[in-house]
Amino acid sequence: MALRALHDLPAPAKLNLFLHVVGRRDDGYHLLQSVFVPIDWCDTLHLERREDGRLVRHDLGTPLPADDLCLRAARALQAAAGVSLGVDIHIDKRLPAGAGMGGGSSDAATVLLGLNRLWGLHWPRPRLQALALGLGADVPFFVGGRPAWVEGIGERLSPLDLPPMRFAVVKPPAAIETRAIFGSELLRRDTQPAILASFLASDGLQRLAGGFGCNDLQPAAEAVCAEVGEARRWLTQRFGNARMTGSGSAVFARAGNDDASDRTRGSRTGESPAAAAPDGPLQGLPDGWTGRLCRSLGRHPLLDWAADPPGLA
Ligand SMILES: C[C@@](CO)(OP(=O)(O)O)[C@H](O)COP(=O)(O)OP(=O)(O)OC[C@H]1O[C@@H](n2ccc(N)nc2=O)[C@H](O)[C@@H]1O
Ligand SMILES: Nc1ncnc2c1ncn2[C@@H]1O[C@H](COP(=O)(O)OP(=O)(O)O)[C@@H](O)[C@H]1O
Repeated sequence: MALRALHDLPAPAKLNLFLHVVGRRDDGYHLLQSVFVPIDWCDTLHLERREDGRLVRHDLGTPLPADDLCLRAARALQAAAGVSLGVDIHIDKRLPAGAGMGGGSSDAATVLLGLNRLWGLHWPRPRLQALALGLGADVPFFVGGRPAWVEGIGERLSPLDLPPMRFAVVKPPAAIETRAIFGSELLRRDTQPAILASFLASDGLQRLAGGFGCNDLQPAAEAVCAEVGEARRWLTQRFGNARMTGSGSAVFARAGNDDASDRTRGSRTGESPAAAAPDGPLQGLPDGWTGRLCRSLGRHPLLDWAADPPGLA
């Protein structure tokens, strides 16, 4: 029997553990190297099938732009698949926008994965990812559904088996437009590319955990938005490390590994209360800031809603 609705679909945010700009394409897009990790700070979507072909969005929380990425994703898939069905998309927007956390891109990916199921399309993952790239450079990663080493403008993905990690993530009030940061004169675009195989062979995963690399977009973001530097200092004081994600303005710090010993560590060692705090909202943030203690996700909760070609699963 055909599905009528899919409820409580998560759209997780991502963090860029490092982000290097290694070149620029002729069309102006920048060539990146980065490790992207999904985290458990999410928007929630509900999809209800429509027989009349219309695509309608209903905002349950913070209002979104009229023709947002959810609608653009649904429209692109409807046209490419030649389906006459439509959808009501109900979205509870929880992720801060203009944060570098990929919220809009993740919403688009959740719509693609959800409609793949709701409309009974059974598209394989690479076909969805090719469509996703037309919606934004970050969208193929979320359709990919695993922590990944990311190259090109975001379309070349190599899944990584990372250990579970915890992060403190802080978003100051200011939002940053991605385009503005990539256009900055302060941006260095010539970081030496690493080779994934050599990186992994030389204890790369451990170097990642120890804070490998940097975010090349950070100096440009701190120059246009002082709050990025303030957030970095706030987190560094409490966790001893902090770095911007994507094009900002959110900043994150490693808050230990996600294992049982780590969850009790703070009380035993006298570590800062923030580092020992349970998951959920961070305490003591300046007015207007949002922040949470988050866990990395080893896989997107909807990963299985697109099939991998044999050999890639
Ligand atoms: C910087 C990153 C890193 O994860 O994340 P965010 O900060 O946006 O989350 C992404 O590469 C962003 O991806 P996304 O947000 O999907 O970007 P898009 O909508 O495709 O592009 C917005 C604009 O940014 C610039 N852009 C984007 C990606 C890229 N590799 N080079 C660019 O020069 C282009 O000017 C483009 O017009
Ligand atoms: N579903 C959506 N959620 C959030 N922002 C969206 C969405 N659709 C379109 N946008 C637009 O994309 C911009 C960037 O959004 P977002 O993906 O949250 O940030 P970032 O690219 O910094 O991670 C927003 O300012 C908004 O104008």
